[in-house]
Amino acid sequence: MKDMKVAPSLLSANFADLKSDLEKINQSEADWLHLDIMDGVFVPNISFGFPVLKYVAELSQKPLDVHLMIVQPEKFIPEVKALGAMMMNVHYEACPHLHRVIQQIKEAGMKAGVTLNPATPVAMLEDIIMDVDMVLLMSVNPGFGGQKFIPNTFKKIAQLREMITRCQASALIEVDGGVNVQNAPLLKKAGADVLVAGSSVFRAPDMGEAIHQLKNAE
Ligand SMILES: O=C(CO)[C@@H](O)[C@H](O)COP(=O)(O)O
Ligand SMILES: [Fe+2]
Repeated sequence: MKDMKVAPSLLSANFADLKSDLEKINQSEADWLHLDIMDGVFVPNISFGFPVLKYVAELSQKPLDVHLMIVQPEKFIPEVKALGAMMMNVHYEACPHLHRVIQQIKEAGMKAGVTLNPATPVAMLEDIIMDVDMVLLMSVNPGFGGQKFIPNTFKKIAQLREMITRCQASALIEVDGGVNVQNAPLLKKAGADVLVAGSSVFRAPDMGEAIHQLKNAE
């Protein structure tokens, strides 16, 4: 079986003691660190911004997987690049000129991901799948951690895997929202490559063990 990547989502960390949580992530088997940026417009919540993330980026030893839940995300390509981000994910629903935004992210030297809300069909990616490094499927409505996984995501993973295979594309499939040790084996079986996990990691009694279990989901 292929290796499952795990990206803990900092949104569920203890913001009063971010340094200690980041050290635990650094010492864990986590592959990436997932950073959720919200603007209170595209989603009904505000998380953290670039002044905070500057310090997070300095402390993190994991590649940064940045998930922008904001309108006009292309305006912040330089800021995301300045963090040293490995991957910049923008929402399909926030980008009327998605092809241009994907090119701009790549020109800035980052990998480019496109994110779909739960109600957006996978078929909308037919004409961009060859250009993206990753598709991030939201398995909850974006804006908050700790929500319940939407089971329709399994069907979307399978549809996306079929599209990637048919088009001979190389995009990774990342799943974000309500991911835990119970559904991780099913997500892997359905075709996911990367699991984002917030509350199931940061609220676990042993963060390192929770990450280990997600990575080894069978
Ligand atoms: O993008 C988001 C939420 O909008 C996520 O990355 C959450 O942070 C995942 O948290 P859990 O659902 O795993 O608690
Ligand atoms: Fe996210």
